[in-house]
Amino acid sequence: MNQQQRSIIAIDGPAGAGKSTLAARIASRFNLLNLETGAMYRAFALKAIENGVSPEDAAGLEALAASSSIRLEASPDGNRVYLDGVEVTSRLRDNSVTDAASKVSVHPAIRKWMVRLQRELGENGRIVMEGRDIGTAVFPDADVKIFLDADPVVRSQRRYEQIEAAPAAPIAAAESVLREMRERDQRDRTRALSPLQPAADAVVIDSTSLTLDQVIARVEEIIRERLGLA
Ligand SMILES: Nc1ncnc2c1ncn2[C@@H]1O[C@H](COP(=O)(O)OP(=O)(O)O)[C@@H](O)[C@H]1O
Ligand SMILES: Nc1ccn([C@@H]2O[C@H](COP(=O)(O)OP(=O)(O)O)[C@@H](O)[C@H]2O)c(=O)n1
Repeated sequence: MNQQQRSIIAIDGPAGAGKSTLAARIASRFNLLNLETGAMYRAFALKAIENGVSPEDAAGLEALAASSSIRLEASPDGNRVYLDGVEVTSRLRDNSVTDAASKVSVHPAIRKWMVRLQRELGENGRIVMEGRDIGTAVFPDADVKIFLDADPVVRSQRRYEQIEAAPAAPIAAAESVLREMRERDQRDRTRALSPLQPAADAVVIDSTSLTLDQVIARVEEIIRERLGLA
């Protein structure tokens, strides 16, 4: 691949489909910058929690956004996330943050602000950007668009196992992981601005019965074809 060429790979899909894992592997394979947009919504949700702003309070959130700075920095073990200059990476997967991120991301003003930030981050780069609306709203002209999906029960089982495997794993019940994931899916799919759906020109991959390695191989092949690699 030409090192100077702008290359944008968009990976979208619902929670637990495998987007982050796929994006990290693709970024490392093709030497691209990996940008996780969910981490940005999570950082803003953390700020709302810390400032006592309800995730339902659209005007309060908009005012908070105006005085917030969110920055992603790539590192070998994933993105480091800075909120107002302070690293908050290790706090972003708390259950309260997960729930609030899903709620704050419904508001159109917050989405417009995030989309602007995400475009600035990726505009001239060689990037993999992963989220819910990258191919439809952030970079509708992305070079490759992947929409990664899977059955909700399988996605929630994957998320449950991921939580269990984490060091200092919080106590989680499989049923509550499934219930919360369904609620977040519903919010993602029914919000007014950029509801979760594949872009018309996205390649949709259902990973329900594919291994991670099969998904990665398929996406590598698509990238090689589209970007002219042998
Ligand atoms: N095709 C797959 N088969 C089995 N497990 C998978 C597959 N894809 C991802 N996983 C696992 O599922 C979990 C959730 O994946 P993740 O990449 O965090 O999803 P997302 O970013 O879409 O929320 C991770 O533990 C990951 O290793
Ligand atoms: N581009 C994006 C990325 C995330 N989000 C929201 O931000 C929340 C956190 O995203 P995430 O990708 O970190 O969540 P998981 O899929 O990893 O559980 C999700 O519940 C989405 O609703 C969004 O609205 N748009």
